[in-house]
Amino acid sequence: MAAVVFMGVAGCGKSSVAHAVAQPAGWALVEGDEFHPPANIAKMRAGIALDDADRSGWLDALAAAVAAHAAGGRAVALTCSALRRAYRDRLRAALPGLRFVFLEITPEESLRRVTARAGAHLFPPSLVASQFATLEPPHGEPGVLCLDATRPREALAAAVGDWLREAPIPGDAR
Ligand SMILES: Nc1ncnc2c1ncn2[C@@H]1O[C@H](COP(=O)(O)OP(=O)(O)OP(=O)(O)O)[C@@H](O)[C@H]1O
Ligand SMILES: O=C(O)[C@H](O)[C@@H](O)[C@H](O)[C@H](O)CO
Repeated sequence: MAAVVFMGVAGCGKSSVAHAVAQPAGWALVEGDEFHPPANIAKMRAGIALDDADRSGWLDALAAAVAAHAAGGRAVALTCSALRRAYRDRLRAALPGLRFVFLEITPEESLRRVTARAGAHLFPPSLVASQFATLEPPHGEPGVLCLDATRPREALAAAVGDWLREAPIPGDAR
């Protein structure tokens, strides 16, 4: 069963593209932002970037949620920034065969998108720079597809579908 993380900085389109993949295919969708503890949300709303300790329990909760769907035999998409290699490896350790779709975006485009939705969202534009400072791009890691996040959402979802069909066996991911 496929388990795919849609990763990248704030505003890269994790939720949009994960939904476009998961909804028509009947996959479960785990929205990472819904698993942040209140303290993390308060921090972000206050304009303070999360650190490793803040993200630690959150990553474990996400792994547990994905594992529960997978144990039930259901394919699952997870939206999670997964900015650092250590965060991805933590998820991989809990979920063998896990794959990642990295939605690549420039700081300028991320800031544009996050500013456009500011007020309606917990994540403030002032934190966009910290996302790029923390980001360790997953280029070269196994089981990762890197996509230009400025392509249309449906084109991105189609590219993910093609990739999954080409490498359908968890553990055999590229
Ligand atoms: N491929 C795309 N082309 C143009 N705009 C997009 C695209 N994908 C997402 N957007 C827009 O960018 C904004 C952020 O999208 P989305 O919420 O999916 O990103 P996200 O990575 O899940 O963000 P966050 O993690 O910060 O919640 C939304 O306004 C969305 O409509
Ligand atoms: O690791 C992080 O810093 C957080 O997960 C952020 O990326 C936000 O939650 C998200 O992107 C905004 O909604």
